[in-house]
Amino acid sequence: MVILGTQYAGEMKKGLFSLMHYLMPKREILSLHSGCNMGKSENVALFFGLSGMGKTTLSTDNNRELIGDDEHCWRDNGVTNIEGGCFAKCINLSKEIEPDIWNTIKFGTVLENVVFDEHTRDVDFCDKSVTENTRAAYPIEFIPNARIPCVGLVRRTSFCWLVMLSEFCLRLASSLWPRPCIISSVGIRRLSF
Ligand SMILES: Nc1ncnc2c1ncn2[C@@H]1O[C@H](COP(=O)(O)OP(=O)(O)O)[C@@H](O)[C@H]1O
Ligand SMILES: C=C(OP(=O)(O)O)C(=O)O
Repeated sequence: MVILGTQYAGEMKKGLFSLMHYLMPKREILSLHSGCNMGKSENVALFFGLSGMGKTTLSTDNNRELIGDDEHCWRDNGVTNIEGGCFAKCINLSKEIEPDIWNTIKFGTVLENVVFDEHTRDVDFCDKSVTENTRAAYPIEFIPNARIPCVGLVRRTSFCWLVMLSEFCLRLASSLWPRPCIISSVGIRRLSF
């Protein structure tokens, strides 16, 4: 695979991911654009959603083991992460709200499109003058409760679709059974209308 003329490191991971979409189904493995983590009772959660919906933020949960933030393979006996690291959005990143991601900002992490002070090297995570799509690429080991190797057995899997929904859509979805748990970019709501 050759990538030319890009100004975005995401092209590299998405390029390889496209190859996986071609190769994996031939082996009866499903490649998924999802985050993934696992609870103490080995219940695996997969987080699906468009860019910016919260796959990285919500799969990096210090009460659960992180399997991966973005690209997975799913087969009969389990889920595996395709990547060796994470690619987090870091616009408005703060220590208080996302401490685990904040703590990855150290030697070994590549920051992309962020604005920083050339003398102090302090990064202004609120500055979107280059783009709002600022990123931090870090090895998954930088997250303290990452699951290494990044594999989860599929005993009980929850599927979470991360969407931006109006109140009307939430009410509509709440009529579904089994009752879904809807996570939106403004928070988590277990439907109980
Ligand atoms: N309640 C929330 N849940 C998830 N993300 C949130 C929430 N509030 C704000 N955010 C922000 O939304 C963005 C979600 O981005 P990210 O997790 O990288 O999405 P994805 O991995 O799906 O592309 C982050 O910048 C995060 O700080
Ligand atoms: C890297 C990407 O995926 P995500 O935003 O879902 O992390 C992207 O869409 O460029």
